[in-house]
Amino acid sequence: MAVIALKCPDVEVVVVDISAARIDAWNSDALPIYEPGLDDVVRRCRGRNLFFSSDVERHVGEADIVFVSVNTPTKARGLGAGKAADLTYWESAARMIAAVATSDKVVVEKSTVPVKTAEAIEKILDHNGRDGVGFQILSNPEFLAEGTAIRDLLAPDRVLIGGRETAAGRAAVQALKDVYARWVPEERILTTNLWSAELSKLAANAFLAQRISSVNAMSALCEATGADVAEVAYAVGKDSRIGAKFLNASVGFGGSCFQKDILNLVYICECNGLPEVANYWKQVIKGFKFPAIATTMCKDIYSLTPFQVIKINDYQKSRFVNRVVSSMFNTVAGKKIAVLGFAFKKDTGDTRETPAIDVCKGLIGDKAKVSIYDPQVTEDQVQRDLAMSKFDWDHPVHLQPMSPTAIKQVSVAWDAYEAARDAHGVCILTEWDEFRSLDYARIYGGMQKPAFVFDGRNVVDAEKLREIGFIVYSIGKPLDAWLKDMPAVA
Ligand SMILES: NC(=O)C1=CN([C@@H]2O[C@H](COP(=O)(O)OP(=O)(O)OC[C@H]3O[C@@H](n4cnc5c(N)ncnc54)[C@H](O)[C@@H]3O)[C@@H](O)[C@H]2O)C=CC1
Ligand SMILES: O=C(O)[C@H]1O[C@H](OP(=O)(O)OP(=O)(O)OC[C@H]2O[C@@H](n3ccc(=O)[nH]c3=O)[C@H](O)[C@@H]2O)[C@H](O)[C@@H](O)[C@@H]1O
Repeated sequence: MAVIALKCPDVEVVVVDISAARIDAWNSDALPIYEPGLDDVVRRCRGRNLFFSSDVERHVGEADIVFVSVNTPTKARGLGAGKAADLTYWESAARMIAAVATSDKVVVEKSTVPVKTAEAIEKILDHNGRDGVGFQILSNPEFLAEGTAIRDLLAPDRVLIGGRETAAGRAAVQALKDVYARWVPEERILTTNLWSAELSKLAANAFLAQRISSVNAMSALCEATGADVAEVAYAVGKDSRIGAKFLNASVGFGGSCFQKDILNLVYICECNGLPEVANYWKQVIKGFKFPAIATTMCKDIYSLTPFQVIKINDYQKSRFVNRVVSSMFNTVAGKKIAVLGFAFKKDTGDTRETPAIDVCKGLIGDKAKVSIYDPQVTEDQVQRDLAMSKFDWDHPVHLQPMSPTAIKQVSVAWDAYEAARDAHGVCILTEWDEFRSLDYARIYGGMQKPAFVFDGRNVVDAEKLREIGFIVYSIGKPLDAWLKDMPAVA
């Protein structure tokens, strides 16, 4: 919305939220999220044509176009629990729009929603709206990634707008297209029917997550064979049909969207009587059955039972924890482990579904003392994340469970050096640029020996660190002799 305000000075944009605390933060100098370039855009537009308010009804009532970007969590209970999208917030937003609208409105689905949601929303609007007030619903899914949001919004690969194939539907699509056309080249603005637009968003996230799970699955095989996953990914990505982007092996993907959107896709497939399609997508996150032909080899390497169901993304995280524990003589009890990076990726303070949560829980489960440093994540956030139940995070802040009791085995440090002091091992879980250029000799000097670095993001120069004296584990890279004899059994 801030970028629309920046690019369309004649359009008045008002952002409303039921969380008054969030609106207060948007109106302050400390914005509620960290995103490179966002402060500048907000500073330039706020008070000019960009406003933040908790008077939801008034501003929705006055608007011509309403973008609905509320959260769409995974249902925690009831029908479809653990898979289906919970449309509670969407439904209440739609009911509120119907109640306050006194003039025709274009309602834009900006949240990621299950395909066919527009049909349900139309029904709510049409059955609850005032006589004579018309609604057009559009699907305009968002493709930005956190950490690069402003860049992605200023120069998107594409903008996608789906609408009804009627005269009124086409007019609404054109009205929204005119907004984006102020800065996005015409050929990048795609218009489709409603269902294609809704489904394309889930499909795009499923394809992206699948790339990471594929390269992460390869990383395990690289470690077992002496291949280097970076070399494999480079060679594979050079094929222009495959492409080079999004092939970085990691400790696992995190973030608020991939998991929930694929679970949602799986549920939609099941509801449409397509269990084979559901199972196909499940493998990216949920279950992965090793094909019979590969079982013997996998069994030898990882002692897997044939057809054992493995969650590929979860597998990657537990594989990492197991590496840490098995390298340290099979126990981390009472040992200090430094965790560098807690956010789900660099350049964001967002920790939703970050792989660091599962890795830290795994280490704590083995009784390690964990000292965490992340340049953008507070101690309060770390403690909340480690104590929260699955899916609770994806609800408005003021509706989340109250602050839990702090986990004593976890502390938060001011910088990487403090986190690593007296530690037995350092785990790098987010690819923050500053972790590439730390003074590792200084870190080594202050650590217990043997000193380990477990690089979950492949950001350090492993050879240089080995010269200093570290034992280094890098995802999907040829293993140190020390690690070779200690396979990480998931
Ligand atoms: N975070 C991201 O980078 C992307 C998110 N999305 C999608 O956008 C949607 C929102 O995601 P986030 O912004 O990350 O979630 P969020 O949880 O940070 O923000 C949602 C906001 O909606 C507010 N809200 C809930 N119900 C409301 C109502 N009835 N009226 C007014 N405000 C209400 C909440 O208080 C909260 O501040 C999700 O569907 C997500 O899948 C899509 C692409 C990128
Ligand atoms: O629907 C959404 O919310 C968004 O989800 C993702 O964006 P985001 O989750 O913000 O960030 P990504 O850059 O996709 O990273 C997701 C996770 O995958 C990991 N990742 C990414 C790329 C890679 O090569 N390897 C890898 O492990 C990241 O570290 C991170 O943990 C998509 O990239 C966006 O297009 C989409 O709009």
